[in-house]
Amino acid sequence: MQNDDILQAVYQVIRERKANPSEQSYTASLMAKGIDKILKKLGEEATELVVAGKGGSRDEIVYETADLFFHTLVLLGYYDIVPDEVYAELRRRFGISGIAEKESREK
Ligand SMILES: N=c1c2ncn([C@@H]3O[C@H](COP(=O)(O)OP(=O)(O)OP(=O)(O)O)[C@@H](O)[C@H]3O)c2ncn1[C@@H]1O[C@H](COP(=O)(O)O)[C@@H](O)[C@H]1O
Repeated sequence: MQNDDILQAVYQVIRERKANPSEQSYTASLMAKGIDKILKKLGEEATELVVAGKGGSRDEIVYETADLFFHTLVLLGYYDIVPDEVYAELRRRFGISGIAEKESREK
């Protein structure tokens, strides 16, 4: 499985939990609490990554990044935004910066 495939796979589970909520599902319970709770969790996870990034171990940084990725996917799922839209935006920027770097090298 490629790296972006795992994001895609987790995203599909998030969409499935949103469509068919079950009591045991963390994702479903978070979705059910609404956008303010999702944003609060996202803020907390971002802060936890900031704390890990300031002196935490490599493992802690990896763990907190995974939490942040997951909660970011929940936000996207809430708004039915597919990860491909984010990838497309990154590809667009990569193309633009590639051209900018080429131009600056040619000067
Ligand atoms: N990747 C994740 C994932 N990352 C983090 N988390 C949960 O996110 C929560 C964040 O940690 P916290 O300590 O802040 O959580 P908490 O104190 O329980 O949360 P609050 O009470 O503050 O809301 C934990 O409960 C984690 O279990 C995740 N929950 C689910 N997934 C994926 O989503 C799939 C579906 O999970 P369910 O929706 O639970 O079926 C799983 O198979 C995983 O692939």
